[in-house]
Amino acid sequence: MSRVHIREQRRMSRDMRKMRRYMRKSMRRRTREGPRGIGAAAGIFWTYRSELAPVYTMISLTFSASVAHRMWGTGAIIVVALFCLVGGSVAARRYDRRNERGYARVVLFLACGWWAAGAITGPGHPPLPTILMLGGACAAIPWWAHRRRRSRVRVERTIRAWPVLAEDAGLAGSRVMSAVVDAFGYTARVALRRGMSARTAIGRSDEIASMLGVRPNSVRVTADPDREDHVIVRVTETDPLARVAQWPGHGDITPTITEPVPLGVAEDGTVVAVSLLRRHALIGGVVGSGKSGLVNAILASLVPAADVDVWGIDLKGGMELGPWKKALGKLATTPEEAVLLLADARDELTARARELAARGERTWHPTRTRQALVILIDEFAELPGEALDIVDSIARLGRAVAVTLVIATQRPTQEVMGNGATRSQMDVRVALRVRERADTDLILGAGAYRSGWRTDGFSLPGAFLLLDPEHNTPIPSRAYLISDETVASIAGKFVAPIPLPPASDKQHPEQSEDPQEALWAALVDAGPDGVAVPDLVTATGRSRRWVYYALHQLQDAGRVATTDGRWRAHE
Ligand SMILES: Nc1ncnc2c1ncn2[C@@H]1O[C@H](COP(=O)(O)OP(=O)(O)OP(=O)(O)O)[C@@H](O)[C@H]1O
Repeated sequence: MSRVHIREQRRMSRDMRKMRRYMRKSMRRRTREGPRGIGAAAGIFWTYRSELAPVYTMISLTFSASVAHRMWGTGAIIVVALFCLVGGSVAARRYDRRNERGYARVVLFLACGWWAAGAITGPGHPPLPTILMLGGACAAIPWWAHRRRRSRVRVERTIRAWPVLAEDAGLAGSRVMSAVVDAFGYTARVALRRGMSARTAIGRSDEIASMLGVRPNSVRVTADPDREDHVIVRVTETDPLARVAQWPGHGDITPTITEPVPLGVAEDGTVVAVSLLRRHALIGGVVGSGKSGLVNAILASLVPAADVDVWGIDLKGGMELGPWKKALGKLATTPEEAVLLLADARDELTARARELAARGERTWHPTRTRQALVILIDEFAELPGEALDIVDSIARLGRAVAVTLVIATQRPTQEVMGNGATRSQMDVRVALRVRERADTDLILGAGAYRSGWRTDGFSLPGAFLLLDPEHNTPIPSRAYLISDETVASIAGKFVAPIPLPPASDKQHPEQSEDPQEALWAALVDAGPDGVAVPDLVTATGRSRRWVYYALHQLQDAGRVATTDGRWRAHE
């Protein structure tokens, strides 16, 4: 939890304590001799203290200036005013937003100035009363209009009314323990009546939304991992996911499979990222829910990573993965090609397992020369039966050798997933919009819907819930949207390297179409003097970037060396 949240939570808890104390006192006062009218008026002044704060400030300034005018000399007044100015200005640092800090400091400066003038000349001395009224009104407008303040006040009142309202939602006896307000809504920890289970409260989220008078589907209730009689209630007042999350690009980060892949933005504004190294992923959602968009977000991060080779199966005839073709190690667009690709993946897996055994190692650690392999399968349901057995064995054995499956499908039923253990091997689950409640359980696992993992209410494409070892609470998020131009630009920039020629191959083919072979031949022909990159560009017919990429691959494999900008093949 951020420092801002902690501070906000402390402030809310403090206000709630004060409110309870005040209510107890006022109850006691009412039951004793105190006149009812005064108690009621005090209650109103307390309830609307936030809205009336500018008025209270003006009254306190006038009163304290009048007392100081009678009791203190000019020197003491100026010292006190300066002291308040400096102290208040330091205290204003606690506001995390620049405009809030600025507002607090301007108001403080004006208030201290007015107070010092009022204390020296007397607060009733013209034109001080007029200045106070006009200045107070101007300073009050931003205060009254401030969205975060209004939202905090609304939450406080909701919390105060909770014990009464909760009865209508079938949660009688529950109370709010703490609440945190953020830019999009608030999160409250609610203690349930003894004997009531978290599951009962989770099932009442629609009733709570009705009780609070908020939008449908804007209340999410989840279990508190520490206590069965507590739940976390999240109320989203403005939907942060309504805006399309544009893909932010790679920034300064060098993509690698060893780091989590950013998928999109969560409702609290944080980036949602998922680790795909040694983990298989299942993405599910109805037609148009944004499965392919999510696959694009994954590809945009994996394709530029030097330590991973990405293969794709797109049984929509290449409609979705076609634009990535150049950047993919292999792409299958028909059921027959898919079976061949999966068979190659299984051979690769077996070869890696043998290599690990020969080295006496248990885990494949991806590098530029020993890459991880990620196989993306869009429209998994279209795979032919013979492919399912191979998928099953890759799902079971792929982790240790860094061969990962990312599967996208509409409904991952047992029939679609085959009779093997493929679904149970999926460590990362991403649920997009589903039509029926039971489909959430199909994607995320049995019991997910009853535990608050609900995506049947999602209406926007790309909205998802992520369940993996690092994400165990249902936080609605929206996938990054990647434009076709961005896909084309990434795929064009990070062309998949052509497999290296075997180590023994030193023959210069007479007429080679293969640029990798032409590169190797040019390096071998150059002998010990080596060859410059422009000559290699001519020999291969490829770009300078491609030549450098291929040369660095060969260098990593110990097959070439460079001196003074000239490259030569090792004997
Ligand atoms: N993250 C997103 N943000 C905004 N719009 C999106 C997002 N993802 C997808 N969309 C939009 O939703 C539409 C459908 O998306 P997409 O093709 O990814 O869905 P799908 O689940 O793969 O559908 P199908 O099952 O037909 O393949 C697209 O036109 C796209 O513009």
